[in-house]
Amino acid sequence: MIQTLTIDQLGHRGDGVSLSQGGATYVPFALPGETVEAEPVQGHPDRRKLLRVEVPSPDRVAPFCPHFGVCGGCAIQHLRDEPYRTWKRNLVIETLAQAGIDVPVDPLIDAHGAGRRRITLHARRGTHDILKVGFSATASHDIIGIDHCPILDPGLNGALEAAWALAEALTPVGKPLDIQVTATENGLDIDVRGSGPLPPKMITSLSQLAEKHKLARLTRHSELVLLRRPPVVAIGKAKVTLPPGAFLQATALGEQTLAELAMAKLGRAKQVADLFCGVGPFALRLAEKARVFACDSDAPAVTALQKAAPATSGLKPVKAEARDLFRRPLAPPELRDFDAVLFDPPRQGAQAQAAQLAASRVPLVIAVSCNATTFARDAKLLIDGGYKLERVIPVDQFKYTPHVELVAVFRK
Ligand SMILES: C[S@@+](CC[C@H](N)C(=O)[O-])C[C@H]1O[C@@H](n2cnc3c(N)ncnc32)[C@H](O)[C@@H]1O
Repeated sequence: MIQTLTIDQLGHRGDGVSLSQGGATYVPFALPGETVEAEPVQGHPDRRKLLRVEVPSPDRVAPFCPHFGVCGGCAIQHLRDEPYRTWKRNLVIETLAQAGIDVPVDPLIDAHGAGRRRITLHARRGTHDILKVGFSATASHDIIGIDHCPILDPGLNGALEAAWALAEALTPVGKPLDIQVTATENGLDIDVRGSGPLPPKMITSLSQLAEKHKLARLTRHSELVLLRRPPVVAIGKAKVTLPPGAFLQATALGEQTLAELAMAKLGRAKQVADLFCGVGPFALRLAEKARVFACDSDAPAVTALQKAAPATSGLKPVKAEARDLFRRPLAPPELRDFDAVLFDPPRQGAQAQAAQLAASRVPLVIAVSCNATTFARDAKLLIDGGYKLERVIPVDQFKYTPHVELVAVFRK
């Protein structure tokens, strides 16, 4: 049954929310103030599919991507920039308020820059054996085949063509693939996952494709297929050769913005711990001023950092350790000598490490987070341990999505 709904607010995922039915009804791609026609979605009693915007919002703009609305990569291209920025900042404010945390939240910093430099594409053969390579569809596991994505860094030029060619070669094996592509200084670095064991003939075909598409490197489940040139990224003054599938902040400007904010807050700290350090976007910049101890559970990332630091002139010593900080967080005696600690965990947050920090005497803690909910949980641990949360700065590197990063400053 088609319904007419008025939209009251924008939800946490960028969906329009109508409160007119007694509870919340979610209408993706509708905006506050709009009157829309929508129909039920099978299996989702609180969702509706937008059919027609009867009375549009003055804040509605035309999406710039032809795949928008079908491809699940972006949730919100149809809103003017200013209300978009307010909505995104409010995501942080509301999450902190719900957790009972009262703190000044700065204006949102736009860190989209030249665009995404790292993507994971999915590939599968569907009905009638038709191959699709692209991102997952909105709210489903279907794949939306794409040949162009306007939010990518120019360093990813050729990524989609290469992914289609690799998928074309591999999908006769019959399994869905994840194809992670990273832009590096020496070209595209691609890691393919999901293909299972491959016959030697297939490995030869993949090498030929890597040559043809001038990839820097092609790996399969992190195992080398072909290395043409080392996949190197610049981090501050350092050059880091990425391990296959390594974590990297989504945009170059995002990484630089988060690192510069952290550096500015760290001030004159001389001994700094960088926890959840990855390949070292913070450690390698911090080492220009301070002695750094860095930790991450990803051993190849730690090795990459260990190689890059001494090869960079002018850096103070960086000591790095592969360590699981969920199971074995740094305890107060290990934290004793640091003037400051920075932590930048995955989406699950850093609960165990935050509990140990709360019991420590480290005078300055900088948290970088990609998940406001787990950040709020960890922040409460620090606050209950005597830290004052001074400021939260939201950073938007996943533009057009509901994801938001933040940098937070705690002092004891
Ligand atoms: C959001 S990334 C940040 C990495 C790095 N700071 C950066 O900006 O590129 C989170 C990091 O946490 C690491 N990680 C995930 N689980 C971990 C654990 N249990 N212990 C230590 N590190 C972990 C990942 O390997 C990843 O490098």
